[in-house]
Amino acid sequence: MARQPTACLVLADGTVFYGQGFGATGEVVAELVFNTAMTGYQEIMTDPSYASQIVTFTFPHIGNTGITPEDDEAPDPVASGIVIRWDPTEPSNWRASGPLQDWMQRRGRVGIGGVDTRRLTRAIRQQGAPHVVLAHDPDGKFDLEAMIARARGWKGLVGLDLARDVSCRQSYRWEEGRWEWNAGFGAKPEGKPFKVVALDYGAKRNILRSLVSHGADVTVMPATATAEEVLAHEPEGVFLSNGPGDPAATGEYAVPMIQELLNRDLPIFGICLGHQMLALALGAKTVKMSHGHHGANHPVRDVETGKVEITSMNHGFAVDSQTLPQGVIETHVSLFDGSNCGIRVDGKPVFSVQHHPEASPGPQDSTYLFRRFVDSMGRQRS
Ligand SMILES: NC(=O)CC[C@H](N)C(=O)O
Repeated sequence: MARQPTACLVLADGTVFYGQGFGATGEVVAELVFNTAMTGYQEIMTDPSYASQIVTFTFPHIGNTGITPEDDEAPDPVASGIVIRWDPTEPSNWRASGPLQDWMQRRGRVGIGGVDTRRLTRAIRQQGAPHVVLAHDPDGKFDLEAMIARARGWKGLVGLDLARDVSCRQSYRWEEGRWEWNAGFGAKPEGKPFKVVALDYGAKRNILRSLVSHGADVTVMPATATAEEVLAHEPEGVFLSNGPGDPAATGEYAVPMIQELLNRDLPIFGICLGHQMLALALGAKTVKMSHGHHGANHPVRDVETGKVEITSMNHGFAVDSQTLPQGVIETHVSLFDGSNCGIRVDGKPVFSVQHHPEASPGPQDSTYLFRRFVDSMGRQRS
């Protein structure tokens, strides 16, 4: 006998998907995206870049590795909710401390299982990431008209500044990450670690860990830190983190701050939102993509070496390569759609990428970018 639905997902065009609720009860409005990664649902849900988004996992077995506190990319899940094919799979992993659904319930995140995620993914591809409302009610009572109206009334991510909200409130020193861990990727830098200020627009922990493991001494600073405050730390390099929302909405604080830093001869490295904001600071423009890139198998070509790297991706905005000013060179492109995936400033130690060299989850083909950042600080030091 069919089970009575206890959750429902309503798209702004009026399409309704019923299923079984898990995690917290209640209702959320968000942008709906799909992620094709086969592992790493916990890292994805705790990636602060997913604020105000609900993630549909195309991989059907979600829950099989349970929840492992060490795998959090931020203290709490940030994605507003998740959509999965089946009920959450029972955890079977020696590292797990408990099941996915208990954690989601404790942390106030809504889930729906039993959804035809192939059909839903096709709808996302056709419509572009839709605005949706997801509701979980154990009594199965849903006011569909009100839900559709709420989805239609939501303004969406364009123009929305979320980086400030998810950023740390105060500066702190990041301690985790072993220098030796990465020995296979290159020689340990000589001398003491490089002083790096990492601006936190919603930074994933594995980025901070990767910086440390490549030889950086990392001070994390809030998104609204001024150039003066950053320079007061006498950094040898500045890192611009990933983060949620529209990069153009950070035009009041992050973009002008980065422009001030660009007047110095300071190595700068940006990832994802950091990449987009650096491009804006250099005079380029960003655009909203149709359904974005979210997965752990996205091929990217390094334009300068011709090498292809398989990357982890999570973005819904992109740098418009047509708008890159003179002196800013496109270094990487997506082999899925040709969109921009990297830039560097000619003659300056300043570069950034759209994809995620820290993986978590995903392949580690792009780890060399951390080395590149450290090497540029090494050249500056000598
Ligand atoms: N992972 C990120 O940093 C995402 C950047 C930006 N919020 C986007 O969706 O494109």
